[in-house]
Amino acid sequence: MAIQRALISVSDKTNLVPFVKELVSMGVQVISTGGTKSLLEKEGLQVLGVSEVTGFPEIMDGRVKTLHPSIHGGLLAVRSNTGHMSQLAENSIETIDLVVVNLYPFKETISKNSVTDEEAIENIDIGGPSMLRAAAKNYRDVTVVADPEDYPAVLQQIRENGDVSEEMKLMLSAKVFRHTAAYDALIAEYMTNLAKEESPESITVTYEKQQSLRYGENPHQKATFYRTPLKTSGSLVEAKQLHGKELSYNNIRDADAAVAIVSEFNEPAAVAVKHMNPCGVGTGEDIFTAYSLAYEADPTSIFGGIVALNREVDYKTAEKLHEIFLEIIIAPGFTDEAMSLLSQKKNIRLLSLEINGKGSSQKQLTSVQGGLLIQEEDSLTLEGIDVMVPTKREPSEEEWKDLKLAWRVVKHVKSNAIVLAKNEMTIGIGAGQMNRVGAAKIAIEQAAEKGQGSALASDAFFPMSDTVEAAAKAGVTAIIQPGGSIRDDESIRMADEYGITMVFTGVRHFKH
Ligand SMILES: NC(=O)c1ncn([C@@H]2O[C@H](COP(=O)(O)O)[C@@H](O)[C@H]2O)c1NC=O
Repeated sequence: MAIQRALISVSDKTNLVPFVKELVSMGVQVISTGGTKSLLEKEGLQVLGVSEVTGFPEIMDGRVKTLHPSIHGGLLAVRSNTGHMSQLAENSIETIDLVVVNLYPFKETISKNSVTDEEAIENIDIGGPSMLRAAAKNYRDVTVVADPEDYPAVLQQIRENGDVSEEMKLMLSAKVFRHTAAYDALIAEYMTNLAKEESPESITVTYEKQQSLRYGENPHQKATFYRTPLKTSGSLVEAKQLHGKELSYNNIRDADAAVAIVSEFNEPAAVAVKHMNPCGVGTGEDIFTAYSLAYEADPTSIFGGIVALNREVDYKTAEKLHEIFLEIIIAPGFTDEAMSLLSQKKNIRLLSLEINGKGSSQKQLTSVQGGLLIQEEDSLTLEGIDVMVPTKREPSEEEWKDLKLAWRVVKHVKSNAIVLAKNEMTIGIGAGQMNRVGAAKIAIEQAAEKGQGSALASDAFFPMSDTVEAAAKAGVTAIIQPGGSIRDDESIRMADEYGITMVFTGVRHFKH
């Protein structure tokens, strides 16, 4: 059946006027709410006010305008149902064939810095979603458009056939239910936070498509990248790609890990990541020094890695980065000279991202088979905790520097994790081992003779004194670990025996 009557009520008026002009030129009668009607009339279009259809004024600052049987009857009547149609006739209700509605800007409103709860609540659209849902439920008879991007395709079909195909109506209906669900998910989250409920009986999360991916972790796995609808400054999703091929699934995860680690540092820092673990971290007075140390930390593993830096990349640093094959470089910026040098390589991806040094405070979602685990991010830093030194010897100033670097890094290494650091760089990283002393042995072996006088960080306590002993034999002089094992005494005694200083943080940084 041809489209004869359209109800148009939109907050986002992008591209609306030419769309409605063409509808009217094709003989479609337009019904509109206050603001939409004014705009269309200003453009010389003839529009019927919703109040004229309902016989009821728009009241309470627009809280009630389209919530009326004359509207919802016209949307929900099944045209092939004679009962429905005679009830419409009995109540002098006319059918509505096309609904063009977009909603009060709730997301945009809560994204503003100074938003009040009253303002947010006033931007919860009630009438709009009701119309969208009614039309989407009755999609066989009603075309529903919530996204201005769909105006051209809808117009084309009406132009060609007077109506929209059932296939497209179904597609638009599904899109509307996704849209209203996403809209409600944001509102639910906002109200849940307002009510300070930490573990509600159900949750609905919403994400927006960032990009299609060629494949997932492996080429036979399909994958897509979605982002949170709200801005999350300093997060990988905010990065701008300046050069190179599209990011892959593994690139995104590795780059995310690199950004998280480099965000731990306020001083110039560079981080190289392989398979979500850091392989080299360096800090220094300038970004060239920091990167040189991150490189030197493990010149073998960095090859094909992802490097994140927290300062603009200058030409000198770019020259060094350019010497080896890297998948991605992420930095707050690149000088023009650095950019033209690095972009000579076709395959390297260059990303700019303001690293804000604060880390993320988002909830962390991890899927398990048949479920979802939600936790806060591990945003605890050394500045936020009280440490104690149970050994006879206190760390020297130099040792403190190395301990802090090792501790900042170990938090981001897959458990069981051990990190050795010395002179502003990591010198050994043992990741993802099934026993702690095994992780220590890997880190120690990597450090080799550089281990003399180094600091060791452990993501969790030592169940036995064997790690302290292995560290002592490798030349480690300072250790930082959570403490809390029933055998802490043995580790402390072992440390004292070797003249090692040990710091207890009382905080565990498991990363499974
Ligand atoms: N209350 C209602 O009956 C109602 N009907 C439509 N709206 C919304 O009002 C907006 C358009 O208003 P206007 O045409 O006055 O600019 C649209 O975003 C639409 O979703 C309503 N507003 C909110 O609930």
